[in-house]
Amino acid sequence: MAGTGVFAEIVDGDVYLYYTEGEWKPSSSGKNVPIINPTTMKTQYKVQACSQEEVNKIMESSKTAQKLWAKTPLWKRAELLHKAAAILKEHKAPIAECLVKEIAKPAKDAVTEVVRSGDLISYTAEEGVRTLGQGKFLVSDSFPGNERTKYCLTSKVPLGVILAIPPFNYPVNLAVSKIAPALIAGNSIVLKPPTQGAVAALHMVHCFHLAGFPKGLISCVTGKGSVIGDFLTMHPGVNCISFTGGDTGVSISNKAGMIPLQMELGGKDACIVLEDADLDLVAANIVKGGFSYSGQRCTAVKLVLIMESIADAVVKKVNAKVAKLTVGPPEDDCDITPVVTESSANFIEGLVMDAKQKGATFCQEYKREGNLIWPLFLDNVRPEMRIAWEEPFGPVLPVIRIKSVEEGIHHCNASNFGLQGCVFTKDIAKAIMISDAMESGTIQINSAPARGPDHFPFQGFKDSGIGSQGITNSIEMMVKVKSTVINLPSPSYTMG
Ligand SMILES: NC(=O)C1=CN([C@@H]2O[C@H](COP(=O)(O)OP(=O)(O)OC[C@H]3O[C@@H](n4cnc5c(N)ncnc54)[C@H](OP(=O)(O)O)[C@@H]3O)[C@@H](O)[C@H]2O)C=CC1
Ligand SMILES: O=C(O)[C@H](O)COP(=O)(O)O
Repeated sequence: MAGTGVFAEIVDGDVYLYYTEGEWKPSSSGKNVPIINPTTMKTQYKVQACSQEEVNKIMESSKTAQKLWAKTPLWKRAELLHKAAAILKEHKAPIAECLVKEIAKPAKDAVTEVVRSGDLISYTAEEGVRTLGQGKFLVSDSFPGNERTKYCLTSKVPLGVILAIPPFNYPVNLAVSKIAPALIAGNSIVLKPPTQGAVAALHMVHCFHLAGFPKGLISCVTGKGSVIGDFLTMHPGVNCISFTGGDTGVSISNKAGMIPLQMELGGKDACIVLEDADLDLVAANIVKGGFSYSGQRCTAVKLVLIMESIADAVVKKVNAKVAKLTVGPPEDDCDITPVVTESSANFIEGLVMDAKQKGATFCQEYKREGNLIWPLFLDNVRPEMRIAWEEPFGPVLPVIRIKSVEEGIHHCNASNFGLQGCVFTKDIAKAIMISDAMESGTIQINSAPARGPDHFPFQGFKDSGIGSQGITNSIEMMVKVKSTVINLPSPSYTMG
């Protein structure tokens, strides 16, 4: 059970503690932040509202701990990460319980998130040992005018203190996807978890604590992003920010100083369906891609663009599947569960009402109880409707009927987002042409968008992000290249 057994020390009474210098502490602010259960709409947990002074102290201890960690052998760093992964998986049940209560993630998916996170940590440890164990050796005489008098040795060195800010929808997985690469690369980490999902993240951090990482290397600051966020992201002690979330990422980018940024932001992932597609495959992917975790995935299918001639058939198949989705509490492992907050539900409702007023065809009746919104497929959506462009982050999926592939590509490229997209056709050559034309970070051919497997590159174009994630790319992003040049008194050629 959450907050009991090995996790008993992370909570004091009914308020969870924050993590600093290897210890769980209450904030001197004396204030806490309630976490509202999306299903009951009542306070489920409370976390500390950390103060600016506490952040200052954390930044200092992070810096000190990082200097020592950078001198820890790679194999040793990897060993500790493997240990943390095993502990995390061992305690998947209480962590999954938090995900169910804090973010209404269906019970099975909650367990999957924790197990996937353990696997991600282990893979990162392996990958880091390989990639960081190699550098480059260059000789000077390949550049005009030079003799071979200079040997250049390059290696990868840590950036320093990494600030990790994940979103509510994967508070464990999108936290470890930042923490593990940072640590294997010799950095320290300051985690600011999302408020909804903070308690799951605190449990995850305790697994790293139990694995025996040095004091101060990992810190976890809780508090509302709107209160503590700017202070954290603009803190001079931060050497890199890895952020996943919404528009907040754009304002962080505008304010951050000269430090590397990794940003994974929103998306309006489109699904283009051509006439020759396997329509059963299409329907299965639209429903899974559009409605899993109630559409609260950045990679969810958020717009379907179907060629007019097959649109009726696809809509019919999708509706038949939507009718079978179970709707209810996450504890019952329903397909559709309450969305994360009331304001999120209100936002989604606003998009639905706008579409209704402007004449979209409702394939199902719109139904909402509290934060629970029944799945809704909206046909005959037109570009003047907000839902054609905005991201509902909920179980509402619009369809635009198109007359040509070019019309579909044009719509995708007119979006300010460019995270992922997908195209369904049996003509692979055509699919590749469409992929090339779409201005998005990843295009899936004959499958719905997805981030995983977690070692694949994952990136957004335009307002969907900066840089690339995925295990290997994240490790590379969290190091800088250092060169040492050996200057020889006379040219030296091997086997001359
Ligand atoms: N591309 C991707 O990989 C993903 C993108 N997203 C996008 O994120 C959005 C939904 O997620 P959501 O969690 O609500 O996103 P938000 O951008 O609201 O929050 C993300 C994180 O930022 C924190 N935060 C809020 N304000 C600030 C601030 N001023 N400075 C620093 N940090 C801050 C939040 O903390 P707090 O919770 O305390 O407010 C949270 O930890 C959607 O738009 C979705 O598309 C989501 C998942 C993945
Ligand atoms: O934040 C998100 O929503 C994820 O990065 C998407 O991950 P998924 O494709 O594995 O659900």
